[in-house]
Amino acid sequence: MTAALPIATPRQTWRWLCTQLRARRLELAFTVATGLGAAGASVVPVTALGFLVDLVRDGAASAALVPIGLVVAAIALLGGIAAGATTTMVSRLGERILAHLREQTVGVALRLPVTTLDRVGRGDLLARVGADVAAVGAAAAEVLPTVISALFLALLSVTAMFGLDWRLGLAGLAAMPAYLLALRWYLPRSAPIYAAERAAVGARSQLLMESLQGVRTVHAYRLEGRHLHAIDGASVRARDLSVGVFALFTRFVGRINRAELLGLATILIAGFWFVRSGWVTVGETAAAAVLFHRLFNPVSMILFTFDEIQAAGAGLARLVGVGTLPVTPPGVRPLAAADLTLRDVTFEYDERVPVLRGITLRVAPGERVALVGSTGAGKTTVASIAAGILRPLTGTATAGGVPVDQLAPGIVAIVSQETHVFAGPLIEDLRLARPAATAEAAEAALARVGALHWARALPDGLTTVVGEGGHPLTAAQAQQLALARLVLLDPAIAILDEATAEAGSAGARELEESALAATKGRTTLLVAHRLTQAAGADRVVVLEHGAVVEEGTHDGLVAEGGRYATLWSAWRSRNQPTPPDQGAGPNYTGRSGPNALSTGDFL
Ligand SMILES: Nc1ncnc2c1ncn2[C@@H]1O[C@H](COP(=O)(O)OP(=O)(O)OP(=O)(O)O)[C@@H](O)[C@H]1O
Repeated sequence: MTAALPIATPRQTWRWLCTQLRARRLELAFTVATGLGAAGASVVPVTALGFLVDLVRDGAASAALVPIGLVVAAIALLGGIAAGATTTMVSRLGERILAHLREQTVGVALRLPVTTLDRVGRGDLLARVGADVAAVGAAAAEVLPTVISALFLALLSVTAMFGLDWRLGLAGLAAMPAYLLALRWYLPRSAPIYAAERAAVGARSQLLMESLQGVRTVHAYRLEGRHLHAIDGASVRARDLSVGVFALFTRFVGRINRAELLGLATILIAGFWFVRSGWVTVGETAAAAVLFHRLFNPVSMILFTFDEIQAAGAGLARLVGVGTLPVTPPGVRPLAAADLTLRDVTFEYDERVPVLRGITLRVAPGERVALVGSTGAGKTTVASIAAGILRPLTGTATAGGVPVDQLAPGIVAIVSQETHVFAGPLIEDLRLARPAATAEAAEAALARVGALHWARALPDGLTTVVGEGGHPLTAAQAQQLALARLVLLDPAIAILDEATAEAGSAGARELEESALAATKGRTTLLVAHRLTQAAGADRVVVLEHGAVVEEGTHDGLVAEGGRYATLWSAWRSRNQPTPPDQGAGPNYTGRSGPNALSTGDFL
């Protein structure tokens, strides 16, 4: 069961937006100035029109009209330039703020503790940095410039109407209640339906993601039908909500049209009466009517883009919401001594289901300790806590007395079961561990783990593009690549939780040698998936049901005849020498795992 990612409240979203605008106040002031200039320039011709009507009505010579025409043309030209500048400025401002938001969201996502990510689900997060950023981006690039220009135009048009005559201004405002009523009807209905639509899209992404990630399991258990049914259901919900949004919007348009009719009719009827009473001229009334008619476009623009603004607002709240999640601050403390100690560590993924119960273990500097135990005993959890990826519920995980999650990067590194091959040249994949590493250093690291021969044999050698869409690597090769990264990073403490079983028996033996070479001289905690790994370690710790049940050297524990001795004899009888296989394992193009987000370096 996953909890939802938080959504920022309107107040939090506004505060965030205001902070962003304050940080760019010069740009904002310039944008407002050009916007007002453009709106003013487009109001002038209309008021000049009223003046022309009165001049013609009073029988002025046609030569008297020419200077007015020239002034109007010049102002229109300036207005055009100002309008273009405003559009560019607004969209640039919007894009910059959005770029900042995207970086902030991805930054937070990458620093989220693994447990948080597991809890909230990756699909929703992807929907936020994908669909929501797209919705906010479209609003910033297209809707926002239009709306800002429309707002300025509406403001200056109303001011100009009052400037012609306050009674005409008031007549124009008669439509205001109708507009407000339309908005009052629309907004409370649209906000939840837009939020529900975005949530439905997020839920559909989550389902698609889960089905694609677990595609092997889906095939294995023939769950295709059930998954398709669930995805169908989520798609239908998203579609129905989209149709509902459209139906609501159509009804809203009808209400806006009524408000426009009411406003124009009021100006014309009241204007007729005002002219007869001698309060205003025909020209002024004509100008007021044209000004009001010209408001149709900007007001409609503002109201009709409300849906997009609301969608963008909902998206913005979802993106800002990600920023409210607590992230793991990067550690900075140096290492005093390379010993690794877990003291009285307890842990649970789900409340009330204890996974680790008071684990205490110490790995001395340079010592190699193997963790063994049956499936689900808690080995990977111990390794993750030792690497600082998971935080103990109670108890401590320290290295040289410093909590492991407070150590500077590069001191503790973990090679996990789910090594990721990032798309790109193989050498760049290696350099993730040490970006400044020379080609020679990278080759030396590959040689140390016994991977140089196959890396050189790739179509383009070390520059071969590997990972998603690139040259496929076997599981064993991906693991060796991770071990070579470990060598390149050169951490004092190494945690190994590799999936040697995936590599076939010969491949597994080769990987064991690679791991031995990579961890030589380092304090090493090794999750032994094959007991030969334990046999080669300095010490063995046996874990069962989240507790340490035995501890000692391989020979000592075998001689004791306890739990480890039973595991060892069972392992021996299952793993009599077999003819060497190719050790190729399944094709491996990289799986995403929790390894993107860690305190200890994940290799
Ligand atoms: N992300 C998770 N969410 C909930 N429960 C989990 C999670 N990861 C592991 N567990 C549970 O915690 C317990 C210990 O798991 P862990 O992976 O640490 O065991 P393990 O000894 O490494 O097993 P294996 O040898 O199969 O890898 C298991 O019962 C497992 O189902």
